[in-house]
Amino acid sequence: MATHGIGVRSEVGRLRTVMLHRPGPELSRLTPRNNDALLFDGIPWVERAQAEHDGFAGALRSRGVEVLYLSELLAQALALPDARAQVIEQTASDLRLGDILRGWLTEWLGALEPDRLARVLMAGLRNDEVEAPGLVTALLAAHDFLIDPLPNLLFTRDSSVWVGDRVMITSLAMQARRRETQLTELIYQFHPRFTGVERIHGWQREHLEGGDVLALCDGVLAVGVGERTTPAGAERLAHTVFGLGLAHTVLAVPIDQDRATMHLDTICTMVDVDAILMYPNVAHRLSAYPVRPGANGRLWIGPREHFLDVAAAAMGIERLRLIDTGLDPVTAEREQWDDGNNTLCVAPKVAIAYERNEVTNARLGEAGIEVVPIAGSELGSGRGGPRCMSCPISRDPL
Ligand SMILES: NC(=O)NCCC[C@H](N)C(=O)O
Repeated sequence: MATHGIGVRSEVGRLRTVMLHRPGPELSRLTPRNNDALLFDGIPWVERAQAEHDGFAGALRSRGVEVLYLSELLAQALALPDARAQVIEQTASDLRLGDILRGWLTEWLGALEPDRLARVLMAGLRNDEVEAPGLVTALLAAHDFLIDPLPNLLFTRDSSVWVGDRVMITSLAMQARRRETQLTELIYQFHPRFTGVERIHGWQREHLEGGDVLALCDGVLAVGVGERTTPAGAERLAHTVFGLGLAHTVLAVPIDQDRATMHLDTICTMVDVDAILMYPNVAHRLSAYPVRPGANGRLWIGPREHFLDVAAAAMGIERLRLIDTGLDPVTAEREQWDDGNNTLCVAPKVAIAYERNEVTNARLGEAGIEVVPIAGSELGSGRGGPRCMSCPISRDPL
């Protein structure tokens, strides 16, 4: 595909193309024993989660958005021998396997059709699903995984992020998610749709997750620094985007190191060119360090100031309007937990949001934002809303 029109320079420009992942068999791997390690707060009802996700995709399509599915892009990319060889080598390199199992798995995976290979890479592989030789498989329990499942693929936001017309492959902080970027990297590297797109690397060590990166406007990125993105990840981001001329300011935003606020987009999302929806319990204290290119390739780092002020100054607007989500701190806390602040704009003033967050959505309506409600009772058990579940690939410039 020609790369014309591809790329993302804001949170709110009309959304043209987005990558989603319809949850599949990887969700059926969740049990009460592994759900914490796999970063889910419960055991989702898979069919209902799929129906809810279809509702999300339907809402996007009804607004003229092209929906690409990660699983389809992956299977299509895996038709190429080089792509297969790369991902099989990466998957088999897991030190827990040992040489005998590694050799066996390499051959076994190599014989799978692209669709089936994609499915195994996403859903993982249990010891009792194959008859693999060696001491390792003998000692492992029947239900242990030889290849871990990736239930958080649902949250396509985190494993890659577009900055302008380039795509960054991120570096996920949690063990349960690390392998996701092997799959997103493979898609962007091999799928013909992305031929010619420049990939940004350099995240192999410093953690940076897409949910922490907000494009406040063309040239201004905010990056949350907390449970997932490290200070070094934020520094690397700033150096990289300045070096490539993709931004003139990065706002480094310290956030609490909590599960409830794992990413910046769990506490705030843009809903208009000059409006941001924000969890009121943090709104008064959210601050940021403005970072700009400095002399001799160094970074200029300004004083820490209130987020809304420093963001408006960087964006060159008088005021960044705050829409907060309820005066009652308990209601606000409940709805923040259920991803009330995690909205996805399909255009300025038009945001997809979980229907269950009624107070938050009413606030948005009062502020002139059209809310496109979607169901998310099962999807939400992974702790992520419409923004987390989407990776915009193309938005119109503002
Ligand atoms: N951007 C986001 O906030 N993504 C949500 C990720 C949820 C996932 N269960 C995780 O813990 O990483």
